Parts: sequence; C-alpha cells; structure tokens
Amino acid sequence: MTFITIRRDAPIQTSRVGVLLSNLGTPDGTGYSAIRRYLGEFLSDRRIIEANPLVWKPILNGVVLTFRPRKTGAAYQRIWRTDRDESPLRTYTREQADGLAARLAPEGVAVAWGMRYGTPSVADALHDLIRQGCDRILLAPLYPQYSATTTATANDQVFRALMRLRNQPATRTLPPFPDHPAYIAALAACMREHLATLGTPPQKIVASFHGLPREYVEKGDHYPLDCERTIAALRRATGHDADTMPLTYQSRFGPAKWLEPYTAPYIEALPAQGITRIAVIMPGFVSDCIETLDEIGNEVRDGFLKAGGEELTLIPCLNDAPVAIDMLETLVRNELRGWIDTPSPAA
Ligand SMILES: C=CC1=C(C)c2cc3[nH]c(cc4nc(cc5[nH]c(cc1n2)c(C)c5CCC(=O)O)C(CCC(=O)O)=C4C)c(C)c3C=C
Ligand SMILES: [Fe+2]
Ligand SMILES: [Fe+2]
Repeated sequence: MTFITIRRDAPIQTSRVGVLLSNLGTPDGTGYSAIRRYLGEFLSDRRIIEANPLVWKPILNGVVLTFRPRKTGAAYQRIWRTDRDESPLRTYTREQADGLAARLAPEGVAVAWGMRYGTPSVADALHDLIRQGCDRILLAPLYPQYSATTTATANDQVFRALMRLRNQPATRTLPPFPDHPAYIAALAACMREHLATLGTPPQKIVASFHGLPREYVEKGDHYPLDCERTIAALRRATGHDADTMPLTYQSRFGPAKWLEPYTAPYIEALPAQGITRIAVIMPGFVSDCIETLDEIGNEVRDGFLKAGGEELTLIPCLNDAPVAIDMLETLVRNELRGWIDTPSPAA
C-alpha cells in the first residue's frame, strides 16, 4: 500500500475537531455516461450487491449498465436542480453541512460533507478536514436507520481512505438514531407544518422507507427493526396508529424478494377501499432525492391517481429546515462530548 501524505499531515500539530457528514451519493449529471459511472460505482459495492462477483459483474456490465442508465437518467432529469446543476440530495447535504457548521463555529469545529458514491467523495471531505488541522473527526452517515448497505458502507469508505494515511486522526462514528427524540421531534414538526397547508386532512399518512432484500435481513441486517422503532416513536409523537400511519417499503431493485409490504401496490390498492386522499412521509430519507421526489412524487402518485385516488401529497424530508439543523446539532454535540466542552442542547 502507498501512504499518502496530506500537506500538514506530518505530524499533526494543530488540535481541532471535525465532523464529516456523509450521504449516499449522486451522479454529476443526467446524461448516459454520468449515470452509468455513478451506477457502476454504486452497484459494484459488495455491501450493496452481495452476489458472487463472477456472476454479478457480467450482469452489471451487460444488461444493467446498458439499460438502467437511461431509465435512471430520465428520473434524475425530472428532479434535477437546474439552477445549481446538481441533484437535490447534493444541494440538501451541502445545506445541512453549512447549517451545522454555523452552529458549531463558536467551538471552532470544522464541518465537511461527502458522498459514498460519486462526488464530492468522502475521501476528499476527510482530506479537507485534515488540511484544516483536524486531529479528531466524527464520521456522521446521515442514515437514521442502520443498514450494512448504508451506514456501514459509508464508514467503510472513510476507513479505506484512513488506511492510506501515515498520520491518522482519531475517529468516532455517529450511531444510527432511529428513535432519538431530536429526530422524532424534527419529523413530527415537518409533518405538522406540511399538513397545516392542506385544505382537507389526508385519510392516511403512509410511512414509506427504502426497502432491502429479504435475504440481507435473514442474514442479520437489523434495518427493519430500526424502521419499526422509528415508526412506533413517530406514531406515539403524532397520535397515529398502524391503521392511520401504516409502514411500507419502496425502491425495490431486481427480481429478489424485498421487505414488504411494497409501497406502490399498497398505495394503489387504497382507492378501492375508499381511501382517496393520502400523505406520504419518508422518514428514512434525511434529504429529498430521486427516491422520494420521483419514485413516490411521480411514479407512485400516477399509479394512485389512475387507481381512483384524488390527492397524494408528499411530506418533505427534513432537508435544510431549521428543525433538521437542530436535530443534527443535538446528535453531533452528543457524540462530541469530551472533545468539545459545551453542553449538548436539550433533545
Ligand atoms: C440492491 C440494491 C440497493 C440496495 C440494497 C439499496 C439500499 C438502500 N438505498 C438507500 C437510499 C438511497 N438509494 C438511492 C438510490 C438507489 N438505490 C439503488 C439500489 C439499492 N439501494 C439504486 C440502483 C439507486 C439509484 C437510482 C435508481 O437507479 O433507481 C437513493 C437516492 C440517491 C439520489 O441521488 O437521489 C437513496 C437516498 C437506503 C436507505 C438503503 C437501505 C436501507
Ligand atoms: Fe437505494
Ligand atoms: Fe427508485
């Protein structure tokens, strides 16, 4: 292995705390080659696709990377932030980092952000923090519910970059926070604020989480337990139950069985039961992205309307709302105890 030396990395002389926010990733553009590059990196991750690479690689490089980029590119085009020429996930992650940086500036804490797949990479964000003199870094993957396919692979990627450093900073990782009071309070506030803008309240609020192959759960990924913890806490906080706030799983990829019930057929079956006005909340996504804005906001909405539904409203993800920054500040200050002296704000 070759060790890379970051300027001012040998030896670390300054003493500063840094926070590295990470999210999933996003392509650099909506064209075929940008999407192909992004999907190629994403779907080559063995935490994402556990199949034997001898079997999976020919499928990936053959049928998947030939046909999928067109479909995915069209979806990104529908949600692309043309004013900034980037995807919403990148915009919101940057805004979350900026908001958090402003809150932690009094203690001199540096904040950087990066993506597990695509750019800016988590390795670049790590190097940026080291250049700013950070010798203690909190890695904060922005996934409230743990999964090996999200939290673990985001941390793995930073550890890979750390492996190449001669002088490593000390690191901590932010644990998942499926029912942390600050997270549930932020979700409940965003939900109430959005519902207050509607003329008539929805008959149901469907809580849709990103799905996971059943096999990964059978092998021990405790992701669905975290989703259950979130939904139980959110129902308690907002006075709902399993009937008025059902839990479903979206974004199935490939032919295998994923966690059920699947969001799209669940929602399309509602009009036949007399439920024609619904809201959808997607608590697993800290930022709006292709899966919330396009899959639910376009595809699933179209299916619901075709099936006789009248209104499907999307409750926005936490994004850059002040309550989202409050939540991040609370979670991060809690993990930084002993590294910075200020008390953590009440949850
Ligand atoms: C086997 C494939 C996939 C697993 C497992 C998976 C888990 C998983 N993903 C998220 C969050 C996001 N996924 C996003 C996009 C996305 N996901 C997959 C596949 C798997 N995800 C694909 C192929 C894509 C790309 C889009 C597409 O082609 O359909 C995104 C959005 C990124 C954006 O830029 O908008 C997020 C966020 C979680 C939380 C999760 C496991 C629980
Ligand atoms: Fe995904
Ligand atoms: Fe999707």
